[in-house]
Amino acid sequence: MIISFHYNIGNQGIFHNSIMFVKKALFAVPNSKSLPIGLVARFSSATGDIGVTVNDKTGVATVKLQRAPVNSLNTGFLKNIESTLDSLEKEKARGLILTSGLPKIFTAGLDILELYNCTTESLTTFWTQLQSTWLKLHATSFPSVALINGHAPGAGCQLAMSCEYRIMLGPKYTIGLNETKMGIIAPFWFVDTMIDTLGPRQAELALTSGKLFTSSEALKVGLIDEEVGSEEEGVAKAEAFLSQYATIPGTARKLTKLMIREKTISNLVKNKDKDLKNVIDLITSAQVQKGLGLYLQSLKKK
Ligand SMILES: CCCCC/C=C\C/C=C\CC/C=C/CC(=O)SCCNC(=O)CCNC(=O)[C@H](O)C(C)(C)COP(=O)(O)OP(=O)(O)OC[C@H]1O[C@@H](n2cnc3c(N)ncnc32)[C@H](O)[C@@H]1OP(=O)(O)O
Repeated sequence: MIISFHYNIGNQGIFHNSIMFVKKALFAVPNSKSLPIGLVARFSSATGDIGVTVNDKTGVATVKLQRAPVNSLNTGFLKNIESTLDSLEKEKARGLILTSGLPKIFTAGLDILELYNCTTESLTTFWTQLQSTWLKLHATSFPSVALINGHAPGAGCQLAMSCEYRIMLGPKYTIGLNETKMGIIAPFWFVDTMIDTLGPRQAELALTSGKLFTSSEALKVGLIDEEVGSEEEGVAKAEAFLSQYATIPGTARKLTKLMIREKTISNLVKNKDKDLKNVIDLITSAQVQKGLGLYLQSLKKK
């Protein structure tokens, strides 16, 4: 039995409400004992750009990014992702599957419209939100899987690398930090995350060339953990990965994860202002603005 309804993700507890709703629904249905175990409740954000499905049996939340046309990350969308993560923490989710509800695109990375023709003020708001959302995702208490069911350039790759396990749908899509191709530089915490994922040698090769890897190339260098042929297979693999944690004490798991990620996390926490200054200096320069304008035009001309 699947129960679907819309709900505003905000400060209210989505799990509590889902479970209350599911319980009410159960009691409303005659012969409820014969219902299959593992009810599923669905929610979407107020703006509809994020869909959340919670499996009531496993406690695993599937978060679908669905900001058409390409899931580009602007301030509002990043804020909604952060609120969703906050709700999942509050309600003690047992796992996260981060994926896309759009065809062909996991996320197109940062919304270039937030960088092009921006003011120092708007860029500050945007970048501060990006830092904050990333820190939440990188340090979740619950285990996380990115189910990369479409292209994942730039910050799309960064979001995926921050999950603990990456499963990518092959063979058509690409993933990578492509900043140098656009004439810009990946921020140090993107670089740190890529080094953590690939090791320094492969990270240097990937970052300097702005390489976008196919799924099979990504598998070879360790940018993804598994390549699948269908979304169904991806979901099954993601659930299997998360299910191994059902018997591992949560605090031990979380502290171990944080110990391993601590250096990268604290590098950003300690240097947030410096990072912001770097971004403002680079992005507002006339040369980079010109490059971003041409890049946007090339995307629109296609
Ligand atoms: C000295 C020390 C210095 C230290 C340096 C410090 C700081 C560095 C500062 C800043 C770092 C900035 C980091 C950026 C990371 C990023 O994420 S940059 C973005 C990377 N993403 C991309 O390059 C993706 C570009 N898009 C595509 O390749 C394709 O669109 C796609 C995703 C593969 C999808 O292709 P498809 O054919 O399906 O769709 P379209 O191309 O037709 O696109 C549809 C529509 O969407 C628009 N669009 C696409 N991507 C973006 C985007 N990222 N932002 C905004 N808009 C986007 C596209 O223009 C189309 O628009 P329409 O024509 O108006 O419909």
